[in-house]
Amino acid sequence: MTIDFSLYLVTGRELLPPGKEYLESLEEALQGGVTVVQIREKKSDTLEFLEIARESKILCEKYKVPLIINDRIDIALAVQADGVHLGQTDMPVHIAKTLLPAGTVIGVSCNDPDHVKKAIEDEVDYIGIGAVWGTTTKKLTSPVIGVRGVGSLLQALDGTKIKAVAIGGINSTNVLRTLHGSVSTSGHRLDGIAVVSDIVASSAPRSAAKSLRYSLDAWVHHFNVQSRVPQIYDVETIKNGVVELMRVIRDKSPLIHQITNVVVTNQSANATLALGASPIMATAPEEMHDLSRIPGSLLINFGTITDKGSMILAGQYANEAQKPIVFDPVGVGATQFRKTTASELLNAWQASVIKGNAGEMASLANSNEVQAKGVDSVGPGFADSATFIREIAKKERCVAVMTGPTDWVSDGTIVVKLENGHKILGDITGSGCLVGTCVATFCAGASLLSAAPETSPGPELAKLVRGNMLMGAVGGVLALTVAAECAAERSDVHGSGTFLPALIDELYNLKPETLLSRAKVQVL
Ligand SMILES: Cc1ncc(COP(=O)(O)OP(=O)(O)O)c(N)n1
Ligand SMILES: Cc1nc(C(=O)O)sc1CCOP(=O)(O)O
Ligand SMILES: [Mg+2]
Repeated sequence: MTIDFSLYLVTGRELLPPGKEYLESLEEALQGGVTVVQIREKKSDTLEFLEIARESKILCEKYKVPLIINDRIDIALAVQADGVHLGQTDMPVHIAKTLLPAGTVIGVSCNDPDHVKKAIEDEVDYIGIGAVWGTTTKKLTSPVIGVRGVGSLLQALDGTKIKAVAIGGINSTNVLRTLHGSVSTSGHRLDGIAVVSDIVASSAPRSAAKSLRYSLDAWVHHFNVQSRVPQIYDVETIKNGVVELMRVIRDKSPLIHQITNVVVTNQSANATLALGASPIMATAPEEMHDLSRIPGSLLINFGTITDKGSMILAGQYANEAQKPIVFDPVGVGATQFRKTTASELLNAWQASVIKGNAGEMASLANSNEVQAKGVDSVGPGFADSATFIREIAKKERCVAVMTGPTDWVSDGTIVVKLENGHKILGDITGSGCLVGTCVATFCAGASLLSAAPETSPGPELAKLVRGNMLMGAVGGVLALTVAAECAAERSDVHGSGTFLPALIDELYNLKPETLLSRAKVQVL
């Protein structure tokens, strides 16, 4: 039996709103586009469960939707259900198979790689991966795995025909994040989402189902469209693209919303102004939505994590508004709290660019090759930085920037190696944070170029740079590091105290010809 797992309803009579009959709600959900129904009765006696299953089967047959029974093999046999769903503490699959007719669909719950490995050995038909988000519908016995955790479990299914649905706290506000964020490095995607309360607890289950259906259909289309024509990058094109971004930034002065740390707020705002953009360092949750609707970009720098709620909100609104998000997980390797917070943020929204030093990026990738000490990276760095930066970009499904004596940028396919800068950058506080600010500014330029009139020199260049976060990241790194070289060479710079104002000056006075002549760029 070929099943469409895309919108998998799991019932829960205890959640029905007052006055909503079970069968009425189920039929509305089926009319709204539910494609699989699982009867989950955790508190019913056998006879009641049997009656519910029988009545549900009649409805599901009317809408030609398969019926799955949760936990209970006997009930499934009694109503000739299409399948059963078994958890890690339910009847083992190999025993269930001896009791069920051949061809019965069998699904199992998975929330760690060993579960998936066993499901493959047992040759199940699908797995339910959860819980992705927090939920009160079921008492969880394992930590929430988050959307990025789903992707790593999906990867284990590569090469099998086993389908996968995500479950746990999925609703219309996070369904797109769930679908987009749950893709594995290898590109393995979910086959659907399983939902209880977003539909069952609704007084309008048909529209609740339709809303989820709409997002699912939009998502499938997104994946089915012809993937972007592979970009051809050469050094001159990259440099000219960065110059084009410098023009757009000064022309459009995008709003760069920066939730950043108290140490660098002032210098980050001044660097933004120096580039020609408009900074706002707002942190109140009440203003996150309004700010997300103003063209520009968002920088989340969690050097001092005091506004986590605003960081989550701002990122979710920026995703909705399709605005670039640059994430700077400052000192992410320093404490478990920072690692957990970074994971929470990246589960909540999709970053466009993640930027960090080698120690921070190693921590995000759970690599021990490079150690972090506080906010600094210690040791010689990665033996193969190009491969590392490409892989973390693929894993996080965004552009990755790794700063250091050499700066590395990748979109998961190409790698750009940048060798500008000056060691005095290490003598001022927040030079890495300034890179994040410049990257966010150039990413805003790239996003605005898509709205800019076709005045750009060479439509081919505009087509490459338009909405291109790799170009934004390279531009931001180059602007800061080339300006740093110019500042360090000035006769009025005698140490870190005179270097910082000179750096802002050089950003302010950065000319295309300076960047074109100085930029040391390699495309790998
Ligand atoms: C699609 C889907 N995924 C997971 C579950 C959870 O099943 P289980 O772990 O057996 O827990 P209970 O649902 O029995 O409480 C599911 N039911 N459906
Ligand atoms: C039934 C179930 N199984 C889960 C798992 O993680 O295996 S979470 C869950 C409840 C999902 O309900 P809601 O959509 O209301 O959050
Ligand atoms: Mg169970």
